[in-house]
Amino acid sequence: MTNERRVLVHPDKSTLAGSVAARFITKVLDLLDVQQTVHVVLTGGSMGGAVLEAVAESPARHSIDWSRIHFWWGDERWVPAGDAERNDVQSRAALLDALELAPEQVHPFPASDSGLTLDEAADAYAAELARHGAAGLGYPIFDITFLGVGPDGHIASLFPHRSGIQVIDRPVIAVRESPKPPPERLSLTRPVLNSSQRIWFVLAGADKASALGLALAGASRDEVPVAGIKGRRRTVFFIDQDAAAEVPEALIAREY
Ligand SMILES: O=C(O)[C@H](O)[C@@H](O)[C@H](O)[C@H](O)COP(=O)(O)O
Repeated sequence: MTNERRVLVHPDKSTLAGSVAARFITKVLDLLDVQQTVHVVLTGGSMGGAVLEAVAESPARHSIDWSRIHFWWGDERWVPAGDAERNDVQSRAALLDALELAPEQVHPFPASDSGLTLDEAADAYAAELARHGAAGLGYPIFDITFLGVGPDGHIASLFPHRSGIQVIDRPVIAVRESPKPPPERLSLTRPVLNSSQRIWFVLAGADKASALGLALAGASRDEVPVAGIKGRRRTVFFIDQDAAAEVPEALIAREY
């Protein structure tokens, strides 16, 4: 198995969502054969939700013992609990509500009406990660980490030319004055994301083509944060044709 980045191109968004959902179900089943618990990091954004909806619609999802899966998020918008802007609310509506999960399996970031300040919320999520931490680490080993990519190359809430992508001394940061609304957010940091066994980027649309092309051509993580993210075993970019416009042809594998 190589740890090279792979780019898998699909004809359109709906084929992309369906294909990633099918791979996710297969991978989770494989993992559950060899380990007791699977930790998954979910993402906000349009394709993150589309993949979860496709999982929900797949009959194959009934073959998974969901009681052995833990769900985390890569970032969260600092808005009240239940707000439709929250990534966890979107993920629950798309899939989690259909799975009858125990509360201990679902690890949302604190909400802005939790009584915590933004900094306290970052610390609280770090403590939650530590409660489930792998030996010697302050966080679990994530088996599959989904990430969307913004048109500026941001991932989670780590934005270009901001300090967040450089932070390596904490697992979680408070983000203020985010270029993408809402301005206040919480985000996992690069070392935590990069400790994931598999990073699965899912992105679609022509507005993502330039950032993706830059990242794969060797731009810096400061310029395009996605360039700084790599899983331990696998890093796959699941993309549509439109997002592939500036990817070097040699890196592309077509899924059709
Ligand atoms: O809170 C958020 O907004 C996200 O977590 C963010 O990192 C998102 O994944 C990308 O911006 C891609 O979003 P789209 O897929 O909607 O373009």
